[in-house]
Amino acid sequence: MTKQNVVVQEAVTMAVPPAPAVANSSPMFPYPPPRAPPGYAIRKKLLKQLEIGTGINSGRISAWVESMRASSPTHDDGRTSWMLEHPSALSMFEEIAKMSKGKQIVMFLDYDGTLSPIVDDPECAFMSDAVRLDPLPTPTVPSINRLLLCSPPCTRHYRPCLFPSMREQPANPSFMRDAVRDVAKYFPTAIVSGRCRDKVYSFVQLAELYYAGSHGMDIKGPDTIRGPKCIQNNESALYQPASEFIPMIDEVYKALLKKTKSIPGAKVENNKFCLSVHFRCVDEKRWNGLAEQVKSVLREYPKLCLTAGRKVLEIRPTIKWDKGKALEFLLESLGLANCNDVLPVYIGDDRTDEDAFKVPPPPLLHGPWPCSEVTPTPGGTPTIPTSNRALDVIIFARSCGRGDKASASSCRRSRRTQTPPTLCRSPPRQAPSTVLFSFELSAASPPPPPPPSSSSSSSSMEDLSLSSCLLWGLWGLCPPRVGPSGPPDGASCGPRTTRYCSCLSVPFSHVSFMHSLSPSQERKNMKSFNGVMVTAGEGVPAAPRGVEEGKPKGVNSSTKIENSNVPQPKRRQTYGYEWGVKRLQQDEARGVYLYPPTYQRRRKRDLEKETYVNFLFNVPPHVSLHGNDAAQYGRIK
Ligand SMILES: O=P(O)(O)OC[C@H]1O[C@H](O[C@H]2O[C@H](CO)[C@@H](O)[C@H](O)[C@H]2O)[C@H](O)[C@@H](O)[C@@H]1O
Repeated sequence: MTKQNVVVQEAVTMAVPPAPAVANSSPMFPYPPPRAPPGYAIRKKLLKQLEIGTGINSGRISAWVESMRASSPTHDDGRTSWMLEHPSALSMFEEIAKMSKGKQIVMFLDYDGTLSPIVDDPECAFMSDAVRLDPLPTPTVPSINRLLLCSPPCTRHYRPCLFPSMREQPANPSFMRDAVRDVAKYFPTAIVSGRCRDKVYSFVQLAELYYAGSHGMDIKGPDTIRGPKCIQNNESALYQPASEFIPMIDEVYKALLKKTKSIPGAKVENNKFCLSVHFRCVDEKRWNGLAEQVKSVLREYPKLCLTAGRKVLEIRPTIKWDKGKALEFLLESLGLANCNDVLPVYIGDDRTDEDAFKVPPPPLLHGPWPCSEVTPTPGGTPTIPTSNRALDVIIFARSCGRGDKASASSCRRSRRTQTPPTLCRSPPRQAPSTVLFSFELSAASPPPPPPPSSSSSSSSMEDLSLSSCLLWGLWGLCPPRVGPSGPPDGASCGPRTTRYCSCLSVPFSHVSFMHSLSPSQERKNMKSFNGVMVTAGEGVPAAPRGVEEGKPKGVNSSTKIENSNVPQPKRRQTYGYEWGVKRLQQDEARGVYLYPPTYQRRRKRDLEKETYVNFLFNVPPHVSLHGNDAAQYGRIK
């Protein structure tokens, strides 16, 4: 862990409300818990509905409940295909290690569902030892084979082959903690949770981490940090942007306790700057009633708003602060904002984590399977394999830290010579310039392409590094081989080079992640490139064989275009990666087509069938992308 001299510019100490607690706990939780019907596919629609309303008064109760239900689908809903599309970060270990070389990784970890399994009783969400492996179906990517084939499926032992020290690592309650501790030795590491900070600290128990509790509204640095403005009594840095809400939150907490006490299984959790009303152990038939009660209390508090999570409604101040802001703030505080050599990595599983995924440019990592829920096991112990992806990433980061120790420590050394970082109130104006990458790679891909030719010249596509390829996506650039018409200007390849292209056909296996560009990049690219349509179905010229319209599925809301000036379709849908892979399997479709927005203006009638996303290519240099008809569709950046 980098020990930063974090100081407090403006710190506020407030009394912690007496013992943040889960109340109304019914002595017996119904088990198995109420199961939600498959609802993931409707999540987007519900989100849309919820976004229309600005507060509790404008949101329909049934929409809130449905949204919450959709956030908590049962274990099997789409999990297999999700796993297929999101193999372990470790499967790309070498590539990613290469990309992160010389960069300062900063780890951000969500708690519930990421480091801990989802359980009925929020008081018992201890750090996970359930490192259960999932049988990944037919991996075809060589590195995945290498990593996973020797892993017995569904074992409680960690996969044994990559790191000798982990060979046959037995299930161990502190395994996740050890892994996090180890990562924190090398990289600044923060836990970002909806929980009360004290509570999450009591679960994690690692003093060397940063903790951002209450959805980032309560940030504290490690106990060891010192600085001129640190709070005298504990010498810790503290930032609480919503401190004036504590009395109100406390009042609402009491009101909610009263209102909900007659509803069996209902629990209200005081997270200091926000509250959670738990539905998990409430009979689903009573969910609407409970939500009504919540709403009736909140009517009196227009300064509070409601969000839906995993079988939980969360009440928080309407201030513009969330996990994304906390991430930006921490980077700033660490003196790592606006640094090209910083690689923030965020792992989270819930909707509130999407705020962090949206920070431009997004720190990246997909979390573990986002929606798995309690899986009853024959022995009656609920175990949830949510954490294996998180652990993969942690292990990856740890290995990067070990492997690249020299560079990490030199990075730390150079940071020590800089102006001491400040834990200050204002969030950074500009996001750090981060190389984005994804840990996802479809296992259900076409056969791996041949290895790159060793005779490639330095100006050729083959010589571009993976990160350069990623930058094509990031900068909206096209590779030099853009099909029959080719780039009209014949410009040389590489990041920041203007390219001309119309649409690209990208093999599914290599479209690794879709996300928004940062506002500054968007501004820069606005006129010529802002968002790419992944289109499918009728009306699309030369649509890839087998590609049809699919149902939106499994796509993180970070796929939405933010701040876009591109006219948006009335009904915006996202066709997920999951859909793509499905079609790939069924119809041997070769990929998706990515279109610049100019295409949108041409084919208005197709708008409803098209999806607008920005994207990040994860295209190995030796994979050719095909574009067509540059003149027709205009210039991309
Ligand atoms: O941001 P997070 O760290 O993910 O916290 C979000 C909420 O997590 C907790 O609730 C969730 O986990 C519980 C324990 O597994 C589970 O019973 C509940 O249904 C989930 O919603 C926590 O209790 C909440 O206060 C957090 O807001």
